[in-house]
Amino acid sequence: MSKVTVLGAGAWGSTMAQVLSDAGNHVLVWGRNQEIVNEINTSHTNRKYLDENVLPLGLSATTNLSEAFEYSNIYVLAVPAQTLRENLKSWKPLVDSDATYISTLKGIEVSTLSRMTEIVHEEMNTENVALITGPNLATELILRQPAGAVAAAPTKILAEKTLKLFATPYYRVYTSTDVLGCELAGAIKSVIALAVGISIGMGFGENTQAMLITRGLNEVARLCAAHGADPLSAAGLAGMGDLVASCGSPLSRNRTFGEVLGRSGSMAVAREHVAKTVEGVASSNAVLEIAHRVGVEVPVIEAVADVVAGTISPSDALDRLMEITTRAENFIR
Ligand SMILES: NC(=O)c1ccc[n+]([C@@H]2O[C@H](COP(=O)([O-])OP(=O)(O)OC[C@H]3O[C@@H](n4cnc5c(N)ncnc54)[C@H](O)[C@@H]3O)[C@@H](O)[C@H]2O)c1
Ligand SMILES: O=P(O)(O)OC[C@H](O)CO
Repeated sequence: MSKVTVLGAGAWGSTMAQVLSDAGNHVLVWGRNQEIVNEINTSHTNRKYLDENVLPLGLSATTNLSEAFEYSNIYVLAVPAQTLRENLKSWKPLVDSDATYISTLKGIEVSTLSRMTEIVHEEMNTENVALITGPNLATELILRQPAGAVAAAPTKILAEKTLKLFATPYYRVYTSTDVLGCELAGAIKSVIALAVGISIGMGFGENTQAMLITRGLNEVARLCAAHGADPLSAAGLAGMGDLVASCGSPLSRNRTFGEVLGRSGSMAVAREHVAKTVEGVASSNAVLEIAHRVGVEVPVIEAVADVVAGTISPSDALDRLMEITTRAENFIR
């Protein structure tokens, strides 16, 4: 049993806090919104993000950063990817120098093309950084529906420590030392879920979705291989698992955003409809640039990045994808 601080009181921070609490840890959640923090402490709910679900009664929350960082030296990060660096900079004077950081984020920083664990390395000057990722929709996991995840860390010891922190009878956590592959897979699936959503919004069915998911998986594997990560991470929970969950579920915010975008053709309408963190929107162009840097073709990701940027319509993007000359269907090329 450990003491753990969860940083972020949105859908995922609150869900991770419940899992950690169910796993026997003492948990304090930090959030910046006083009303939400009060609600967690008094009625044990977070209605804005998690409807009427009742959180564990032992779970408490604070807006006070000093309290949050004094509480423990295990910090679970659950803020949006694009704010992580500025958050870490402002938290740095308060953190324990021996702290362990566990990222739960699925995005790429637009301004630097950094992965989330890279940002923690850079800003906090530590190697003690793990991540937990996989097919985990908050709205299902908060109901304690059975789910699996992968805890990835640079060392087996840290990956095992992360597994032990999170594992519960309903949350099966596997380990990996392929941080790069698992983290890239998590960021890319957000983009592929947008692509699938767009196709649904345009009125297409399962064949189109299956093609996008499978070719998207291929893009994950090729990007992993080109970066020296294990391409087989693409076939695990972080890759295929998360593609299945996010692309297959109307609960995915990325897929839902894509659906509205595909139907309306308007980013503004989609933003209004899904006013929560949609990592694939910010990250699509960053993932594309990462791919271009290593010379990997990623046509599905490129189509999404162009639609999000407004340089091509959803239907022209799909036409473009369908016109690409097909080749042998190798998993990694
Ligand atoms: N929701 C899920 O099902 C799920 C599952 C796995 C991973 N994730 C990942 O978790 C991360 C967070 O997503 P979420 O679902 O909790 O999003 P959310 O929109 O539900 O909540 C985001 C939280 O971050 C806070 N926030 C926004 N800007 C901030 C800032 N500048 N500084 C500090 N806090 C800020 C918000 O107030 C809110 O509490 C994302 O990277 C997402 O990919 C989400
Ligand atoms: O709602 P999404 O699209 O951010 O997906 C949530 C989780 O990442 C699914 O594993």
